[in-house]
Order: sequence, then C-alpha cells, then structure tokens
Amino acid sequence: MKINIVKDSKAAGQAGYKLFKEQLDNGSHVFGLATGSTPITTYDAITASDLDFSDCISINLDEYAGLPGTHEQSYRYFMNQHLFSKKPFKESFVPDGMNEADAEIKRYEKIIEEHPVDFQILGLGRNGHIGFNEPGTAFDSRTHKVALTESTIASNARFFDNEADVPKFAYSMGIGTIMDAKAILLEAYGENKADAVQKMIEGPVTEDLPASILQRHPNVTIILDEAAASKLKK
Ligand SMILES: N[C@@H]1[C@@H](O)[C@H](O)[C@@H](COP(=O)(O)O)O[C@@H]1O
Repeated sequence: MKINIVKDSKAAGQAGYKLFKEQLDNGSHVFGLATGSTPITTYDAITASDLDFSDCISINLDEYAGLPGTHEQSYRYFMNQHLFSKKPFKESFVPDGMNEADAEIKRYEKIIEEHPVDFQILGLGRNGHIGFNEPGTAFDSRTHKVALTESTIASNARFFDNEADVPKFAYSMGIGTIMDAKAILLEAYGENKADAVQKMIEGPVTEDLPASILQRHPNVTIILDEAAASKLKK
C-alpha cells in the first residue's frame, strides 16, 4: 500500500487527480468510479483540467435499489452532476436501481467481465465498508444485492427528507469484483474515518472490516487528509 497523507481534502483532490492523469497517460481505459462526498474534490480537479475521457469507459461501484437514475439521491444523478455532464466518457455504466435484482446482477457482472477495470476509485464507510459491502461481506463476493446496515441508513439519512425515505437495499460490486481492478485508489478524509483507516491499514485482514482486504492487493494507493490519518500508529 502506498500511503499519501496531505493537509486537507482539497489537496487530496489534487493528488487524486494526478493519479487519474497518470493512469490515462499510461493507457488505462476503464475507470471504476465511486460516489459519496469523498471523491468530489478529485472529480472537481478533473473537471477543471483538460483530461479527456471521451474514449474511455466508466463503471460505477453501486446504486440504491428502487431509485431511478433521475432521482436526485441516486448515484447515477450524482455522477451526472459531478462528472459526466462536464467530462463525458464514451460509455458510463451505473447499476440500474429499477431493474429486478437477478437480472441486474447478471447484467452488471457481464459489463465488468467485458470491460475489466484498470483503475478503481473508492471511498470508505465509517464502518470500513467499500462500495456498499458492509462488514461481514465475503471477500470473494461478486456484484450483489445488499441490505444496508442501520448505521449506513442513518448516515445517509441527511440526504433525504426523512430516514424512512432512505432506500434499504442497494446493488453493489462485490469485494472480489473490486479486487480484480488492476490498480485501486482509496480516499478518506475527516476524523470520523480515522478508526476505519487505522484498522484498514494496520489491523488484521478480516471480513469484519471490508477495506482491510486492500492490504492484499498489489497496487493500492491510499490518499488521506491529516485528520483521517490521525490514528495511524506508524
Ligand atoms: N456507497 C457509498 C460508498 O461508496 C462511500 O464510500 C461511503 C462513504 O461516503 P462519504 O464519502 O460521503 O463519506 O458512502 C456510501 O455508503
């Protein structure tokens, strides 16, 4: 794991942007993308740049089940807002939250099989989740339908009018699917991620902390701000 600690999320966004540029320059073609507040500064740096993804493919990690892409809280909507409307890709795939689970899971795994991910960006849940793979998810899991935990529902409630409106299920690439990416960037900012960051980097590799599996990936970069890195021992 390469660990890059920078001052704040703005500096982290620049560092993330540089990695995207390096990947593009080296011929990477398929980009695995993430949502959440964390990647926004990286996407902002990308949209302010002259990087060109019009020959590239993007494949997003996850989507809420039951939300159409036109819903303001859907991840498709988020991606359109923050990236695709300003930096279009040749093709952009996001799970279809309105499709029936079995069909959607098959469709999405086939897309990933046909377009193996060169570079995957990840955020980190406070409980160590990646994508929507909550603690306890098998390390060899593929794209699947996920029941969100109480803590994820509660922390996403701020984006909805009330907690009852937060979807209870999502479609997510599995941990095995994520680990197939040739290179991975995980970003985490803020003190509320510090515990998960410490366990991800210095703790045992365990399904109780999904992101800890990244210790076993040959090409991972972790970008942290100082607050997220504050509990690292070394
Ligand atoms: N499915 C997403 C994850 O992909 C994301 O990493 C996480 C953290 O979000 P944030 O970056 O807003 O802290 O939230 C959600 O659960």
